[in-house]
Amino acid sequence: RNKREYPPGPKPLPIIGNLFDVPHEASWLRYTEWANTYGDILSVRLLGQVIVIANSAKVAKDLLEKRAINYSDRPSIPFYEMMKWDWLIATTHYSDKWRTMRRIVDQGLRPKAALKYRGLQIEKTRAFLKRLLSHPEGYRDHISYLQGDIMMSLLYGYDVKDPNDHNLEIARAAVELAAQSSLPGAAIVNVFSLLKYFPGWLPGMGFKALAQKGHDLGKEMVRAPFEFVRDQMSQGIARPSFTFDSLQEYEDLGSDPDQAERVVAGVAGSLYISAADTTTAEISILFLMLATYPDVQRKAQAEIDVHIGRGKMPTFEDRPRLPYLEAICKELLRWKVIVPLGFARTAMADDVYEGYSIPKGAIVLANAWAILHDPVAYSEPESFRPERFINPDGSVRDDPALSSAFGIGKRICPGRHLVDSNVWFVAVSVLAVFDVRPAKDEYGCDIHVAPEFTGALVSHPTPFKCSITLRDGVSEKAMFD
Ligand code: HEM
Repeated sequence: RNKREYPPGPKPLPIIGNLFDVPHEASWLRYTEWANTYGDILSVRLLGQVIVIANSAKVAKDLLEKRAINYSDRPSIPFYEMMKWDWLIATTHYSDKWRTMRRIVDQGLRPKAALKYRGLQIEKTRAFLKRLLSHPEGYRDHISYLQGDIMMSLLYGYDVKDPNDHNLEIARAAVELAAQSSLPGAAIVNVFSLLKYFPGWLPGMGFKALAQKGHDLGKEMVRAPFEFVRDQMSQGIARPSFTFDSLQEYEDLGSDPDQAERVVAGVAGSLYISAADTTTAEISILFLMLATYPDVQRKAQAEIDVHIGRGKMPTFEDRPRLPYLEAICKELLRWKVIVPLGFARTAMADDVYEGYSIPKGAIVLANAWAILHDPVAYSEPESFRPERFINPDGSVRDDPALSSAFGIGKRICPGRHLVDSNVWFVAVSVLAVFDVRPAKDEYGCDIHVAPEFTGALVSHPTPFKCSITLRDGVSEKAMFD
């Protein structure tokens, strides 16, 4: 094959290709930089693997949406195969199995179905506010607990009792392990897949023990909360939940009577894995923004005071009256894209795009960071400016490119409607009752918050201190009533 047929990119070395050109962390920033030299579609090679990067909304759409039939598969990830997480939708090959899983998920999380989860979102978010009030310094733990609490309730009708709850602990450990598996220790087997056949006692084979741990954790996190629902159902006291509703609806999945249960249990576990870490990252970014953009905070609070009233607790009915807050939520998605390269796709057959060859098996990444930081579409893309989403008449500007934060085409994130209502409700609630500011040092001066991010699959802000206090004119009573 003539190498020059592939989309342009930095010159690869023999065998290792561009191994030294592509950074281990935050590679999306390098790909975005390279777009200036190579254009909206570029490619790199890593140990013989061709990786194609779509740096503009047009290229990403042309490939992943218009040619979805060729680009909806995921690459095999040896570490996940070793963990036997065959219930995880995000890594399932484009197949009938994936279509069945996706049908259940899309049905359970469609915007209309998501409406019925509002009650629990309100209840859990208000409990979160109380935890913030009593222990503001632990805000990061409270954010992560809130997401675990919401997802356990939504998926299983299960109320988390405390931060040491068994189901929550197991799920948290599984999520951490899933994140860890994109780091170098586990990634070695993803690069040299034959290593999985080497004995575990050899140096550098630590990933084998990690994969076994992942297998056990995954099995337990799928099993335990599902058993809870089965048990509640047999007693006739199960609460409506994603699992309960799906079991009722999909009793007939295949001829094997246990089939429906297995699929639904796996799908629910899958949703937990995909939801908790991502939404936690998004809400942490909200706090980062509030601590670093005091003017945005003041403007949003002024809007809330006028349309809801100072000291009153917001509800979902208030949403249409708060365009500035709506713009904040859009800008949060754009400003620090938390899954900057989406989840990898793979070409199922040889293809030609704009004269370039994309070979079967090539990995294709949509660089949502580059799309949402294009300085032509978003002036000063590094600045947090909700105003960019406000029309001159004060209404909120729709921006179709924004959905690239959730991926493109058939495998677009099915949780996006839930994220939308979750993040909005947390944002309006926090802004209504708290002031979030940088923490003070021993001399009473603001401790500078320097936004930094982790560089793995899901990009989180690194820990920073902030002060969270009740706003003037807001009483604790309003929050507890
Ligand atoms: C701010 C929060 C979130 C962000 C930014 C996000 C982003 C993404 C992205 C970029 C993808 C890859 C899509 C693609 O390949 O084109 C994805 C897939 C997925 N997301 Fe999310 N997500 C978030 C929250 C959630 C939530 C709350 C859920 C579940 C309730 C969820 C469930 C999933 C699932 C199941 C997939 C795999 C879909 C498939 O492969 O068919 N996500 N998400």
